[in-house]
Amino acid sequence: MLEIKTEEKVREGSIYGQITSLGHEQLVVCYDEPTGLKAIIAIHNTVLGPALGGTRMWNYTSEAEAITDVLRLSRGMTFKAAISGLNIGGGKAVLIGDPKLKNEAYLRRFGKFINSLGGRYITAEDVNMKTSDMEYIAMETKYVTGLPEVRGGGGDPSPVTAYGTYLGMKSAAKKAYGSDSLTGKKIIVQGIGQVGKYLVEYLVKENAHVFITDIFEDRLKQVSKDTGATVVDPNVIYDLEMDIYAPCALGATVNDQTIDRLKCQVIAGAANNQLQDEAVHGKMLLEKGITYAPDFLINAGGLINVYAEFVGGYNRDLTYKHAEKIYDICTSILDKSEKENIPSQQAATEMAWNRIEAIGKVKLPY
Ligand SMILES: NC(=O)C1=CN([C@@H]2O[C@H](COP(=O)(O)OP(=O)(O)OC[C@H]3O[C@@H](n4cnc5c(N)ncnc54)[C@H](O)[C@@H]3O)[C@@H](O)[C@H]2O)C=CC1
Ligand SMILES: O=C(O)CCC(=O)C(=O)O
Repeated sequence: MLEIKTEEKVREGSIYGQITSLGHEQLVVCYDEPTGLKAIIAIHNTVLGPALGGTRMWNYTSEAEAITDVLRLSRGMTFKAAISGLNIGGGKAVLIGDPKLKNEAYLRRFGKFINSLGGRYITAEDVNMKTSDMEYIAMETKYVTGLPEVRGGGGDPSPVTAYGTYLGMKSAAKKAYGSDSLTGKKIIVQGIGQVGKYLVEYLVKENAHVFITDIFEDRLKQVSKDTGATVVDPNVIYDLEMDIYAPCALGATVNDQTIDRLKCQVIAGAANNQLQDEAVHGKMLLEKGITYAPDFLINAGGLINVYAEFVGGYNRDLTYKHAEKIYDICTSILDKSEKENIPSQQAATEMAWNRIEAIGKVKLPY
């Protein structure tokens, strides 16, 4: 019998305590001395299929921080795949260290570790990983997606992620304002990396009043020059008068410290794991009347893209068509949240889990 694990806080201390608190199947710790590779792969749930999810490279301050991140990220992938109607499970990998450590040998060694899992985990891009990195990984394993189109892949998944996030934001705006038009709305995009910069383009095109922030000044200058968006300091963004907050950097920015300060009516962005604690902060947003577009639902475009590549016969138009469904799914989740007076993240998780349970039964042996 499958059981949904909703405990959001990763139990610290024992490894089994941590992986069982969120319902994971497997946690793989990889090390290679010559290249300095330190990788952790988390496989959350494979009821719907092998675990697919990107690799994040980050200079984590501790091993515990990296483990918590990979556990939370991989769990989100399970729900993302399920709610998007994909036949894959949830997994994710993190590489511990300065992204400058990456080179051909390092990435190929990582590819070998992925290969050793025999297809239980399939990788793709996440923060600080690019299509060119996937090409090195692909030299050692076929369990990799997000390859360039010239190599038969689906290319960078970020534009599709941005498209889905944009549609999810429109759906949330419709719930909050009665219209999905973003024209004239004050929108702050936090993090203008691979996804954020494409999201800004959609918003500017719709004549929203777009503010951008990042920790990289050069990036800010460039995106501001290209799109006309207004640059704001990362430290003041939670206090700004705004309509929509779009977290597109790292997770956990919606927390005890920020919710009280936020003056927006809508939160809709691409970052994974935006709520520091799903149960606590989901409820706080509900009580404050902020419409929250569940992260794993509206940022599923990238997963939809790499899934199409994984299945084979990648077709960009069909992939965008699939990502378009995010608008309607988001609307139905926000309606369910309102009707049942439950946080939207909870409504989305329940919907995703229902599919996993139902298909899990279909897959039982005859
Ligand atoms: N790339 C994709 O297709 C997908 C990405 N995501 C999530 O979306 C988020 C962004 O992903 P990418 O754009 O690919 O990553 P990225 O690494 O290209 O961009 C992240 C940006 O956030 C900035 N940043 C980091 N900390 C910040 C802070 N405290 N304040 C302001 N800016 C900060 C970075 O400088 C960088 O420009 C991540 O949480 C990722 O997991 C989710 C689904 C798919
Ligand atoms: O978009 C990607 O790179 C793959 C999917 C993924 O890792 C994610 O949605 O977080």
